[in-house]
Amino acid sequence: MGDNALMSEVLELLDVSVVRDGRALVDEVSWSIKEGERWIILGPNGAGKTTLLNLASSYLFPSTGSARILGERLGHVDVFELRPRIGMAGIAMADKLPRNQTVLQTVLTAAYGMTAHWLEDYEAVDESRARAFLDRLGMNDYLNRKFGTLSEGERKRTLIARAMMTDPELLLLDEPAAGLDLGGREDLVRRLGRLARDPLAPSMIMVTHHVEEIPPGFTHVLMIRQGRVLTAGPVETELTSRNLSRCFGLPLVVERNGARWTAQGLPLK
Ligand SMILES: Nc1ncnc2c1ncn2[C@@H]1O[C@H](COP(=O)(O)OP(=O)(O)OP(=O)(O)O)[C@@H](O)[C@H]1O
Repeated sequence: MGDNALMSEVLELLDVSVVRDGRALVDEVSWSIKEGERWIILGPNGAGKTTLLNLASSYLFPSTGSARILGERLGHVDVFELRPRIGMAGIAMADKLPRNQTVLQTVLTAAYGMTAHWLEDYEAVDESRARAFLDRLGMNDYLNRKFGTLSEGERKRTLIARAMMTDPELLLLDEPAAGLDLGGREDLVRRLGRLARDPLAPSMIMVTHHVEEIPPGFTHVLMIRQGRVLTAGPVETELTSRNLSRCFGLPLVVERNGARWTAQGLPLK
């Protein structure tokens, strides 16, 4: 059986630990994602959420255990062939992008696996794709704006368009709504909800601190605390007051409102 035989598994972590300075940042995590699933990772600060995304993007290797991404086992595959199949939109990427490049250039360079170097001969088809992704994310009026002059919300929407450019099979979103105002958050959640419900869109994993940011159409949730998975499964069954309270370490009440979620702490006695 070749590595590609397991293609319907988008991600499979088996007893994965990542150890730094004698401490497990993620601790014996087993987690499997199938094609078409849209996952939320929830957990408090320092829980290991970004470490999980870094594993899923092949930028980090397990210290022990095994990780398979898009059918390929980490350590047995050339990561430079694997990485273009994975789109990553996170603030760490924003720091690598030139501030004086336009929004359109910032998205277009992704098609060539680059962060900078504007070439004169980008193909028209790539430019029209970049424009279409920016349009879907409401960035039409900003195509010629310098990336470095964008607000946080505009920058995040640009990074998502950029991550879509390579037509990834797996899209990773690291706190896409963090720092946005109410309108910006709601606008982004709606756009991500539309993407999540698009059957042609890639499998997705989104890290967030807030259940209010879970876009409609996300199907599964993983909760992590101190490097250990508390629960992983369908949103309907796992996103409960009990699980969320255990995850964040205080009594919380989760409510579902249509396709959206809210959570609040119980008042102090
Ligand atoms: N290279 C490293 N060496 C040592 N410790 C690290 C390293 N990278 C991360 N950590 C620690 O590992 C833990 C998990 O980090 P991670 O960034 O995955 O958490 P997180 O859940 O994404 O947190 P946040 O919500 O604050 O972004 C944290 O305590 C962090 O300080």
